[in-house]
Amino acid sequence: MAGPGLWAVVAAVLAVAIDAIVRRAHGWARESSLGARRRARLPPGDMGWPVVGAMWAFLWAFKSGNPDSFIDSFIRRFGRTGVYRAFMFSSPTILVVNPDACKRVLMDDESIAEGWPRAAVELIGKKSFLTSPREEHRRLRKLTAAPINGFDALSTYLGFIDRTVAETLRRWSSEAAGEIEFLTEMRRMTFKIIVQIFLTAADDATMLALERSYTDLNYGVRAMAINLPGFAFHKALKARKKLVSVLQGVLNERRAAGAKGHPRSDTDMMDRLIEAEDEHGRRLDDEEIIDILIMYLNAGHESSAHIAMWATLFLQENPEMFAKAKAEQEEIIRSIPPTQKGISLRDFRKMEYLSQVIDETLRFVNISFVSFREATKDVFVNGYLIPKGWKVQLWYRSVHMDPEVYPDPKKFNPSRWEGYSARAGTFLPFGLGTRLCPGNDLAKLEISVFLHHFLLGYKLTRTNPSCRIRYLPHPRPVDNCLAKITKVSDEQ
Ligand code: HEM
Repeated sequence: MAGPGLWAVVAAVLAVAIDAIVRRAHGWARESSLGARRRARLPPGDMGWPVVGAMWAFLWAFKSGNPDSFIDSFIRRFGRTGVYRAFMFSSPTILVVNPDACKRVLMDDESIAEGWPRAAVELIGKKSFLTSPREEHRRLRKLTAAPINGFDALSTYLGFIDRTVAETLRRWSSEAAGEIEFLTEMRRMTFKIIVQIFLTAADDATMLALERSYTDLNYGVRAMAINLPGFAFHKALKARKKLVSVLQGVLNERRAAGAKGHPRSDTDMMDRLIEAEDEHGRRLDDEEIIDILIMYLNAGHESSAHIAMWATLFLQENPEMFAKAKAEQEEIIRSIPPTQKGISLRDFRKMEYLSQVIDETLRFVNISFVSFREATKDVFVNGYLIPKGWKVQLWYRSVHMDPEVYPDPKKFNPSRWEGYSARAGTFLPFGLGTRLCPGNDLAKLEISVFLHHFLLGYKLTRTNPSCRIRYLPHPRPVDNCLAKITKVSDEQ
């Protein structure tokens, strides 16, 4: 009679055999239509099991606190080819993980279009930039990016950002505030700024309701599109409904005021979108305007808040960096002529070390760790085929954590940016090409203004300094950085 040991061996062999058969069958089902010649040119990798593909490995890596282990496992198994194939978010997908390959894909608008997963498209909106055709994207981008970027636009917003930051820090450090969730509060602050730019003033209750809905929305954006109670996507769809209804209310008021001939004195982004006409005189409908606003209000506060929080933490945890950054701020304050009122955009451009701290935070934290595209034609990258119709994921995180690009990548080291200008494709916190983040300068300005005030007058004491980090949807301490903000000196 066979003992339990033998049965265990038989079961293990069977499991391995079944696993191999299922993987092969799934690979065949997904790839056979390419034909033998094209299949032979695919990058290394496999389709894994049906339905889940590489999703379990991806989620496991991110949820177990070692996000880099996901792409590392491809490099270990298949070598440093820079591109791999996998099955993710229900689609055959090419993972692009090194600088040259990322640059090649990001600059090729002829063969590569955007290709966000279904969850993101449904939540951010089918009429936002996420799916708009190339020409429409170019037109709407031009219309919406100009008013938030460039010297003149940023100068207009600087005063409001500066006042908001100064007032917020005073409030956080008051006796009454006590301990705060630093990240949650930071999100509220960056949200207030982006709402001001896009919708002018909204009352506090509207703002709070909108911001809360965004938190739920974001959990769904990078999740699987499973619309069942208990799943992130289900909750996120409800949040989107709320956002649509609030924005529709504001839009109705604007249209009604316009119809009565009451033009508004301050033009904001909503007014601009209402007025916009294409070359055939066509205007945007409500759905388009709302989807564009949902996208901008989301993109415009979430990442900036996380980066501002992490930069503050890194500075606070590294006293020598803090001292160096503070000395630079004091020097700049001393150099401001007495006739100048407040700090100017030119002063921010002089903050070299602070800029290095922010760049290193962007590299190290990888708030947008991956971006999504789709091949519209067969295209070759690093000598491998990306077949037409396949999804493409650009792994910005892997580029920033590549030891061949950034020596000792897991060390937070702002000085690595001193006198260094990154080769194209090696620094992608804001992406590259036609989809480059249109809010990059605004984000850096907001973060700089915050750090400027913080360095000059405050300190942060965390309640749980070694709190665990959660990496999805964005890296953050699980306690949302519970902390006390204390005023240590009057700003100069
Ligand atoms: C630290 C802050 C920020 C980071 C790290 C960041 C990162 C990014 C990245 C990586 C992309 C490109 C995604 C791709 O490759 O497809 C992007 C796109 C975008 N970002 Fe940002 N962003 C930040 C702040 C902002 C702000 C403040 C705004 C708005 C004012 C904004 C609005 C957008 C929009 C609308 C897009 C889509 C652009 C398009 O598809 O044409 N972002 N962002």
